[in-house]
Amino acid sequence: MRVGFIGMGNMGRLLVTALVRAGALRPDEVIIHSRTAEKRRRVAESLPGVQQAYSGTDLVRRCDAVFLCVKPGDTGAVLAEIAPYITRDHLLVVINNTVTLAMLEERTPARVAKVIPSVVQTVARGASLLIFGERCTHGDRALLVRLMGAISRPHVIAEADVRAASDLTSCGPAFLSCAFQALAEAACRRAPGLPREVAEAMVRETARATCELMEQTGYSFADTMQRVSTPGGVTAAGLAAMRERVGGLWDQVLAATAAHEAVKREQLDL
Ligand SMILES: NC(=O)C1=CN([C@@H]2O[C@H](COP(=O)(O)OP(=O)(O)OC[C@H]3O[C@@H](n4cnc5c(N)ncnc54)[C@H](OP(=O)(O)O)[C@@H]3O)[C@@H](O)[C@H]2O)C=CC1
Ligand SMILES: O=C(O)[C@@H]1CCC=N1
Repeated sequence: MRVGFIGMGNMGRLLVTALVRAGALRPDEVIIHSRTAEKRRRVAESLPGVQQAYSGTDLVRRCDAVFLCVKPGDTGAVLAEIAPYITRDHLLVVINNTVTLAMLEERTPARVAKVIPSVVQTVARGASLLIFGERCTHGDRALLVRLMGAISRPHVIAEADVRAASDLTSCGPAFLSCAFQALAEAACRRAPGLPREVAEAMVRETARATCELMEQTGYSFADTMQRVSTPGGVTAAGLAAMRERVGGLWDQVLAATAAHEAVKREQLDL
């Protein structure tokens, strides 16, 4: 089995590094290509045994499975290069939601799938999303579940649900960081003696411990809010202020990502 990765930017580099470090792929099973030679060279040097391909077509000819780790807008150019060399013996994996499985199935005879990773897989944690096209075999499904299972908790979902689910898992680290940062900043405005980095560390520690508490006890979000809210206490007052805004806020955030994705999909040169 040879697995190729085209695009050694943030996500391509992260996936290759995490999969090899987790032992999910042996270095000699991995072939990488990126537009800028220096980038693929740097990744290959950091992972001895990983091979470089000197073009997309070189990679496709040498691989059984190919991950397209380029931005949606670059997918057209990559496909224009590699599509003539893709056969039904290839598993083609896209890692964004803008490019649909139907687009790939129309343009290639490959078995196609979608894997939505997350930056938290840098530390081999967090959720990933898996979506399988109809041509995928049991072997393809098992392969992707095994690979992503080594560095994340994979969730197999329907393509129609990916945008919203990926707001939770792949945009999620950014959205949560934005909310956490705002919480720490609000505390610093009220407590001038509290250094910003201390406030941010307090939020991080509390977030990590809250998740661990829920994992270990089985508490839901509602249970956790109830446990913290002493009747007549301050948490309930704070939650009442939050509830006025927070539901609508997240609806707006998810509407914004969906609208942006729809525009980008229209603009795809595929
Ligand atoms: N960032 C995140 O947290 C997540 C990102 N994704 C998805 O991952 C994908 C990649 O994102 P990200 O890694 O952040 O983007 P980057 O811009 O960091 O990386 C994209 C890479 O694609 C390479 N590339 C572009 N065109 C070609 C080509 N024709 N041939 C070979 N390589 C090419 C570029 O190569 P070079 O630099 O060598 O010129 C670049 O390094 C996107 O589709 C994104 O939606 C999915 C989940 C989470
Ligand atoms: O911001 C983006 O478009 C990518 C996809 C999900 C996370 N990062």
